[in-house]
Amino acid sequence: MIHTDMFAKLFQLLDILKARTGTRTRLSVGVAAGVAVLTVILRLLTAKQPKLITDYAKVARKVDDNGLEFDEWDFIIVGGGTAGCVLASRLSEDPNLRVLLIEAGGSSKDVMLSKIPSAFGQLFRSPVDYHLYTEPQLYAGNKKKYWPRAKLLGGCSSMNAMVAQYGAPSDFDEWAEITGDESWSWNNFSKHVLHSPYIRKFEKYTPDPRFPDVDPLLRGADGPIEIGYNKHVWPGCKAFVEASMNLGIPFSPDFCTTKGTNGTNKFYGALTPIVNMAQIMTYINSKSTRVSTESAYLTDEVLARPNLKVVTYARVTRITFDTSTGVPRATGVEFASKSHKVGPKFRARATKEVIVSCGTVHSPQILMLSGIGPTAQLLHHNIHVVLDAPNVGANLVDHPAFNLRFNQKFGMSFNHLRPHNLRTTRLFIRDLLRYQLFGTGPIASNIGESAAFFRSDDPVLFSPAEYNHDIEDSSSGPDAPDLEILMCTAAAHSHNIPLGRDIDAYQMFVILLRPTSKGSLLLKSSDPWDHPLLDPSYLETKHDIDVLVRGIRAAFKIAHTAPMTSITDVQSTDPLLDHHFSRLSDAELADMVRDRVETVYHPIGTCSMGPDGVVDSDLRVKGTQGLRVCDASVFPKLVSGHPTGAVIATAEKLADAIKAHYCTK
Ligand SMILES: Cc1cc2nc3c(=O)[nH]c(=O)nc-3n(C[C@H](O)[C@H](O)[C@H](O)COP(=O)(O)OP(=O)(O)OC[C@H]3O[C@@H](n4cnc5c(N)ncnc54)[C@H](O)[C@@H]3O)c2cc1C
Repeated sequence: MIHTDMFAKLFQLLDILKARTGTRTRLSVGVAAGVAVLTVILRLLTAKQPKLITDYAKVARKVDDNGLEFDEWDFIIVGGGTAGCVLASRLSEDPNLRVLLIEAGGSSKDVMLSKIPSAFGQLFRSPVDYHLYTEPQLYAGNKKKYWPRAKLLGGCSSMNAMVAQYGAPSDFDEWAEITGDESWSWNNFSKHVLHSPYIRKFEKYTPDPRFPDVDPLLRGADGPIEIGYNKHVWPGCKAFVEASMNLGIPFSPDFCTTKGTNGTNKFYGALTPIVNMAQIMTYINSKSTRVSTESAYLTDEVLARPNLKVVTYARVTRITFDTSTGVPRATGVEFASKSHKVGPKFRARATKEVIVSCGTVHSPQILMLSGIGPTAQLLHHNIHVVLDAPNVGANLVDHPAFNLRFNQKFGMSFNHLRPHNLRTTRLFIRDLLRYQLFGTGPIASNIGESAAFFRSDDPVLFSPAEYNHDIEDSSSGPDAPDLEILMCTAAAHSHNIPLGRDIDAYQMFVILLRPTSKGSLLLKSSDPWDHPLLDPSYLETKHDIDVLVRGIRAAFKIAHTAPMTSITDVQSTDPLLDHHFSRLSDAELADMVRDRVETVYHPIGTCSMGPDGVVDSDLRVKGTQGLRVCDASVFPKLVSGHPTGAVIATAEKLADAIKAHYCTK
């Protein structure tokens, strides 16, 4: 066995070599490549294993250990995903609260592809993905749609596209109206540090000289989640922002302030001529690696707390209840190793609360498996009914998206990140080196580098003379968008499936931010290892088709407006691409949308807050005691943007409320 000192020395040597590579430009590519590969291998070999528990007997008792004994915790958090890691970290700040976090997957810190911004698509259909499919979508070509969901600490924050934009202020005002609880309004939930700082509380924004128009005072500075700009800028993304502005979409220096989200971002060429940037903010650190809620909130220091235990590779199979008083009270959970479907089960007791944070897909599943759900459905699966909760699994809403693909002129897309010949392999190695040594280059990109948010009734984009039929306004307010176009550095058939080796294309994701179609989630069986049945009912309403068609028209215009005209190969007739879309009627485009619509990965709502919802505005499961849900499933409505920020802020808010309630210090 090699001594760890030896590793340390090798690292020192590599660092010296790396420093030299930085100054001596003629260092041979072969040596540098070797250094990079060796660094990666050694980092993996010597990565400190965090203090995660897989010997479950250390925190719980076997269910069949004859007795009624349990290991006791104040709080058991089920699901160490985006919200779960925040809760575990914040609650265990109080040394008097004993916290157990149980996660079905392992640490994302061991998964190299999770850390690299451009590599998130490589995690799709991998062992760290639940690999879900929807039911056939009746209004979308009757196709099953693939839904990636991460089985990792940090959950989907360890696998997502890292876009740090949180939705429009009026989205949260709408939550406050639905719940009748002003604490969810933008001013109270998200605003400036001096007020109620749940969004600003988690942020650590370091001002970036490339983006002088971002006001750091409007962003959080001391939170655990680093946000900032990727070091790479693809010229097409810069051109996209300029073209959007030329079309009349106003420039916005920062999508995440009280001023709202409408506009296009981030480009300083027109405003500050010295700097040319075209990027959105992401969850990224100074080393160009992903910031997940695991990396930010479950640091070694946090994991060393004696009052926090984190169990991995363990799937919670049900919540246990005491029903003796008439109101079911959550008493703990049962869980099993992910690979031991028929193996031993363990049981842990929660003296204060069980908090379910398994995400939009698995939180309602766990509630139903535990007897909390629509009675008829539970009885159908022979599950003992603890509480009739008809809305568990209802209100499943997702952002549908259409990827519009164009050939680009200069062979400068990210196609080479999937090397398939000598040329692309050479480029790939070059970029691997740039990333490994300097944190720059295409590998440091999150692929969706710039964006435009706008409304489908914007008269500048859609002149009333040309677009003369009204579409229902589903936005959360007059200043909120219902469409987003995310400009991507490479095109795909769908998700991570490439279009074709020799196609050098880019794509614009046209995202319907405020769908009116609503679906549901049902249990497939009483087996916790079975995936539930997912039906987001994509495109059920005419509204959703109409808005997406308008979005496609806008994207097409951007692609054909200067300076995008210097990037888009307008002559292309490749049948795999969409250059012919201008010749299609609205009805033909609608057929295209039905055929090709996909998720942009933002399902919410299956345990929603609100009068008709599953949880109250304190996230307590109605009709129970000691049981809450905290994750994207509690959103009563979709934010008109990207949900991770709202999930993290929701967990921050709940942690504060719980600590105040049980105040033990
Ligand atoms: C590919 C992709 C790209 C995305 N891109 C963006 C983006 O760029 N920006 C953005 O803001 N949002 C993005 N999102 C959405 C965002 O990441 C999610 O909305 C958010 O992370 C959801 O957080 P959550 O806490 O609700 O659930 P999750 O983060 O999914 O956490 C749920 C956790 O529960 C665990 N779990 C489930 N069942 C059990 C069980 N029975 N026992 C124990 N543990 C269990 C899971 O393993 C998981 O770790 C993206 C999502 C995906 C998948």
